[in-house]
Amino acid sequence: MKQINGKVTTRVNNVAYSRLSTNLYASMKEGKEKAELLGKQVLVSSVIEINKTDLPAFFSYQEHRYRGRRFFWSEPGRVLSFVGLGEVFKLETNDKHDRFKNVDTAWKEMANLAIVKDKPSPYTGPILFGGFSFDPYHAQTDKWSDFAHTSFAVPKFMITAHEGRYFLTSNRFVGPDESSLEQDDQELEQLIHALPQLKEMGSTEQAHEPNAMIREEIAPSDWMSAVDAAASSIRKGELEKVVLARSLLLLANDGFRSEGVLRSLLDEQQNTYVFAIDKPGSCFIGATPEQLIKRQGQQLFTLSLAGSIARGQTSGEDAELASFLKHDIKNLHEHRLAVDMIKGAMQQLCAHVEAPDEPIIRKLKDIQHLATPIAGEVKEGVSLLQAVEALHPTPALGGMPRELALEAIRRLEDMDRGWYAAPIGWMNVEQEGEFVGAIRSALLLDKQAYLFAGCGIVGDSEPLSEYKETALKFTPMLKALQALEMVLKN
Ligand SMILES: C=C(O[C@@H]1C=C(C(=O)O)C=C[C@H]1O)C(=O)O
Repeated sequence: MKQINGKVTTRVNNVAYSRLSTNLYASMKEGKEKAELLGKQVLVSSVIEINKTDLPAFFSYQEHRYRGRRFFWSEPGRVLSFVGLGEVFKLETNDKHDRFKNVDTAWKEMANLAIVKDKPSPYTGPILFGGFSFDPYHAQTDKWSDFAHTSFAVPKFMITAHEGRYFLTSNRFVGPDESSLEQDDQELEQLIHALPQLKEMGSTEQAHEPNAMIREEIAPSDWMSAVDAAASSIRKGELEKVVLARSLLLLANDGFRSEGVLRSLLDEQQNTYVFAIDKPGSCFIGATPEQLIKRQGQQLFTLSLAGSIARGQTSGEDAELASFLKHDIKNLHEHRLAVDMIKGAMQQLCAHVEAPDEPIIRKLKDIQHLATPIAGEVKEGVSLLQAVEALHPTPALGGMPRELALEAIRRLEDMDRGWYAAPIGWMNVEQEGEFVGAIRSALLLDKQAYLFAGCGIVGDSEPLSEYKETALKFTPMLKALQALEMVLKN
């Protein structure tokens, strides 16, 4: 019986491989003609539907081969997920000027020429995935050296999981002088045959072997002094709000394993975007609730998130905390600053903007926030990356006014945020896509993990309670890295 099943699976895989490679070959032939005509490279792509597969295990598939060229993305509720392996195209620069516009122009040009066969959904075919650093004017430190200020890529292979269906996209670049168009692709064939076995390979993956040490990057008293300085400058009227962050360094005996961390975040942090951006020597990973902007058709969606409190131990206590948050003047003020700025930016980008008058409560596993969803119909000619540029950083992650807050962060924070709190996301050839602010995140460098957390400072912020709030915001990543117990013991 087992053998018959094996044969059936092999036959199904052979059929899948042959359909995908035939389509890819046809796209490549068409791409070569187009490339010859235009004198430039053309992106070609082919897609098939596949059986359900294990996404974190796919992320780890042939790690030695794809390490440093992988991404993972999963929306809240897990309705849409992407996992990409390899790179057929890369956009990477430390150029500070027009960084959003340059990516926008390059991707539009590439997407317009792309040839995609049998595209069953807008979430398949070539997808550009990546992001920007938080502040390109901040000097880069060693730990972030893998992450350029702008870095995007189109993967060679990508699985899309959307509403319970799974698709495999295979992308290639074809130039005018492409000499041989190989129809046989061993890498693709191997991958298709490996898909059904992926679950067993990955399911025992742990985040890392327990036993780790923790170190605060900035002494608590220094961080609290910075909060104090920020609050007093706000009271003097120099600015309205600034988000100050700090970082924790975890040192483990064995290397941190991104697949295990992803599994844990996917299980535990339902209401968040789970992401991983893998580079040769490091992996930036997290579970963020912070939607920056989504474009679907002509609609733009964003969520203003600012104002935080813990979850309760019981449902009664949880509701009491939520009710406190909804009426707390300091938190409402922090939230209002973010909503006003985001609404203003959305009104520039959209024809009609809708937002409720009162915030709702967004409950996450370990924390709850004040949240205001804002949506609008995008004006003709406005792109997703123009919206990212207009919004980043919002007062929820930077402050208000923006430039003064950025200066205060550079002066007071004493760390390199790198890609923490920065815009990361994806775009398809239809120019739809989504960007989030990469908070609740960690940078994994083999046996080291740098975790980041920040909070909005206003005039009446108290340093100790802000310190505790950042501690709460470290919780999801500490759990995923199996280090929470250790921190609590400290
Ligand atoms: C900056 C962070 O979170 C942001 C700050 C919040 C606040 O100050 O209340 C709430 C949600 C996020 O917008 C973080 O988690 O690192």
